Amino acid sequence: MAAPISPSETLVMPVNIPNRGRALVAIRDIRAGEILLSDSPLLLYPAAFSSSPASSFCSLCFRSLLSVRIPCPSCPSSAFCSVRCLSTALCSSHGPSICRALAALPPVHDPELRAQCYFLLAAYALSLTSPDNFYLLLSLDGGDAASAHPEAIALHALIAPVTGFSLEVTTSLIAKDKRNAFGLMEPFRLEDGGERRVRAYGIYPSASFFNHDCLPNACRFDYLDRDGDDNSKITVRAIFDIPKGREVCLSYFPVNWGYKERQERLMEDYGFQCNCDRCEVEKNWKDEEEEGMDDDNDEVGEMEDSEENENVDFPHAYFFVRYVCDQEDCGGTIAPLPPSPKGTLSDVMECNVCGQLKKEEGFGGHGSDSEFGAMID
Ligand SMILES: C[S@@+](CC[C@H](N)C(=O)[O-])C[C@H]1O[C@@H](n2cnc3c(N)ncnc32)[C@H](O)[C@@H]1O
Repeated sequence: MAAPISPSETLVMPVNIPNRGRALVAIRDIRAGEILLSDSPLLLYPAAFSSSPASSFCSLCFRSLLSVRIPCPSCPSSAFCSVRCLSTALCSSHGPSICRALAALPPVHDPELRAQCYFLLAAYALSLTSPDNFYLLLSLDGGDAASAHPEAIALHALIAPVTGFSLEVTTSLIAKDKRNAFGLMEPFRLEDGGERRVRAYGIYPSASFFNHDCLPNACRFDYLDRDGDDNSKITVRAIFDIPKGREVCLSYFPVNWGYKERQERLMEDYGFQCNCDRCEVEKNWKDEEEEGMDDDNDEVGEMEDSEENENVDFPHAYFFVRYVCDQEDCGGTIAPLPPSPKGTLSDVMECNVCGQLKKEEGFGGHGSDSEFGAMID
């Protein structure tokens, strides 16, 4: 019988890997669906889709404001889902100086720039209320942020009168944000054509050590609208069995992106060229083959039918069939629900984008995925 599993255990530990920096590896054999890590944010800030940061979400925990909406007593732009969130916020992320700064923020029309203003204000609030956590934020990977580019200089001019940060600190913070922020998403709605908006961004101190792989062995779930105090926690679960000592990686974007798009994003935003097994195969593909990877997964079907091609041109076909959500326009990754407290594996798969739960025939309890792990490793 499998060992009992405690969901609060952290099943990964940090190590340094040449050319990959800090990474997280499995501290023991991990079963499919196990929670590897549950992490609370160092800070959260709103995605800037409207001019008001908190039009419909709690300004502290980012839960949807439905029946209860408690406005900030001194600024029009923030509201909270409970008295508890309001009082916590007034002593932390929404203290008097932040409240004044939000009210005085000049109109910033570019949504990306506006979100970065919110990030810098959240970082400033952290520096006032929790210097240790601020230093933790500064210790995250930010690449070589030696020279400030025009974007950072413009932001600095806007925010420095409030924060008092030097240009060097502003530049460094922006780089940390770019490389480490997790987008916390609005619920998936098919009527939006599968377009999911980011509601808020969060920096998670432990989860920020996960490196990227284009065929990840774990994926991240967030549940901003769930009840309780820990709705802004993220959890990372194993997609399939992972042997002790193996690096655990997430995909930094939907796994169904094509080779060029992935490489461009990884170079622009994360500063590295990906040489994972999937990229090594796909770099030799012609553009038409790339197009075949689009959402409807036709290519997957064709490749599956061909014994000859299987494991040669498309060794990751199995991943797409088994672990990419088949809901129209979704493209999320699916992982089993966590095992029961007694260690029994779940045969219910959950999508980390649309939230669909699906019973997987024959999924629970088998070990064939570690063979798959060996195939792609
Ligand atoms: C979120 S951080 C991950 C933790 C990071 N390695 C560290 O040392 O803190 C993202 C950064 O890790 C590095 N990284 C992530 N995945 C990588 C990979 N597959 N190969 C090389 N570097 C990677 C890149 O520098 C990237 O900007």
